[in-house]
Amino acid sequence: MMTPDPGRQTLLILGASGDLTARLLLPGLAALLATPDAPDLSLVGAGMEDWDDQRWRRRVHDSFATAAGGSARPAAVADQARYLRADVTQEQELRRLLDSCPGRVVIYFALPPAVTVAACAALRGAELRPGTRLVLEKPFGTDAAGARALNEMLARLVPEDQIHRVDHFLGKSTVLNILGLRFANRIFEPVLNNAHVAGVDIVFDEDLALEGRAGYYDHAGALRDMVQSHLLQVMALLAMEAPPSLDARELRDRKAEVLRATRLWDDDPAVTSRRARYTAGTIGDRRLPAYADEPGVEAARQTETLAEIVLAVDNWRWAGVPFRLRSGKALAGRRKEAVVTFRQPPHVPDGLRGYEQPDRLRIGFGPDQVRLDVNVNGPDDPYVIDPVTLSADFGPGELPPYGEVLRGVFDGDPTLSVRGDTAEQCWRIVEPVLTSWQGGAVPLLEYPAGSAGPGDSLVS
Ligand SMILES: NC(=O)C1=CN([C@@H]2O[C@H](COP(=O)(O)OP(=O)(O)OC[C@H]3O[C@@H](n4cnc5c(N)ncnc54)[C@H](OP(=O)(O)O)[C@@H]3O)[C@@H](O)[C@H]2O)C=CC1
Ligand SMILES: O=C1O[C@H](COP(=O)(O)O)[C@@H](O)[C@H](O)[C@H]1O
Repeated sequence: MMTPDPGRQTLLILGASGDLTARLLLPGLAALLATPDAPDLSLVGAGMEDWDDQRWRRRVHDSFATAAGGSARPAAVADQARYLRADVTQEQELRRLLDSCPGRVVIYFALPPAVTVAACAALRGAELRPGTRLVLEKPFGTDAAGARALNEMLARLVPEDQIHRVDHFLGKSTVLNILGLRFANRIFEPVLNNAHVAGVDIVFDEDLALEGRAGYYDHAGALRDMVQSHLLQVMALLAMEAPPSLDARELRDRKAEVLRATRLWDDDPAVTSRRARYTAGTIGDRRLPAYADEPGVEAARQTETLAEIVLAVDNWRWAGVPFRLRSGKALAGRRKEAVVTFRQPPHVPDGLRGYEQPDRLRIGFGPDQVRLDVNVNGPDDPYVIDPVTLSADFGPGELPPYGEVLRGVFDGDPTLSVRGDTAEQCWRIVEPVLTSWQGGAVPLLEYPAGSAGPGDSLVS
């Protein structure tokens, strides 16, 4: 077995021709490579497409161009990138790939979840070099049992600290800024509890539709694609107790703790979950077909493109406060934010008129900003309440989300990756909903693409 040169790493991307690789992973890598402390890296792409090095290098250059700035380093890595055609579910082909990778190997599974599982199973026969890191995309498995089995399989391959379960929302600067907002001042944290909060909404409405991703998305749907993964991670950061440090163990322990306390509100999916699918419509100047008519979609699978669930957190801080999570595709507008809605003040003094809407703290995930809608006296009649909005921009952060998570991977820092037990907890939380939807207990509603989604949303 080759002993890795500790300074040299190869990023081996399985699924090199895919959407994730082109649109997010390679631009994130370019941004990271353009930083002064970038790792010494070789890049190898692998996939089923009959590409050669030149074709792959063009793909890498194109994707890098969207993010590399003026730095020469990403271009140098792209010039040396190599491509190997391989079915990554075959042990022999994986061996061939690994043999061609110099130094420490970081294997990135940019693959549909079921192919990732098959590739991990095949890796059991291919001897992994010491220090090999495995990077897995969300959704991690396709259900709780699958996630557990995948965790067991991975544990036989490498130690847990060499497994990075990527959730790129954890690399979004605003998501990380939740930590500073909550724990670096005395303003918000004292009121983030059931004495003061009426409810929390975490919403990720996209105007993007399927975008040619039927091969993956039609097997996933909005609940698995967004809610079970990204939105639960955001919720964990919003609801967890204060960690003593941002050390990986402390942070991940706090997230795991609050997710263990989380369950479906009233334990009744028929009342506290909703699913829907878009029909034909128009977004801006784009005419979209119905989801069911998109190429590659099997309509009978009844995959939802919009999901909503309401959760309860069974602990002292949050008992009685609903957490409403929603994500949908092909919607009229983008709404990407977490909103904390506060209870009414215990008593607004008689004579102060016009309290109409509650105070709200809004954390925007694009644009990256924080806003506080707060009731105060108005500019005119001082006895009439007028809400004002205090706002601040967070800015986009030093690196894009994939640059941030890749930095953690290359540095061997698991802070921004999802721990195995947490991945299983996230499935446990949504499992009653999946079961109920499969059994047909919750109707699949419809909404025209370009609309606000079906009426009577569970979120506010
Ligand atoms: N796209 C996105 O916006 C995001 C995606 N993700 C995650 O990334 C993962 C991949 O998604 P995405 O890139 O969209 O999916 P795609 O379908 O676009 O890409 C999957 C890639 O895997 C390749 N592949 C499939 N089977 C094999 C095989 N047996 N051997 C080798 N290569 C294979 C495909 O090649 P071929 O096409 O030739 O079959 C394709 O290049 C998913 O888990 C998704 O959740 C996460 C965040 C965002
Ligand atoms: O993981 C995913 O995220 C994107 C949304 O994230 P963004 O950072 O690109 O806004 C979503 O469109 C996609 O369906 C999902 O797989």
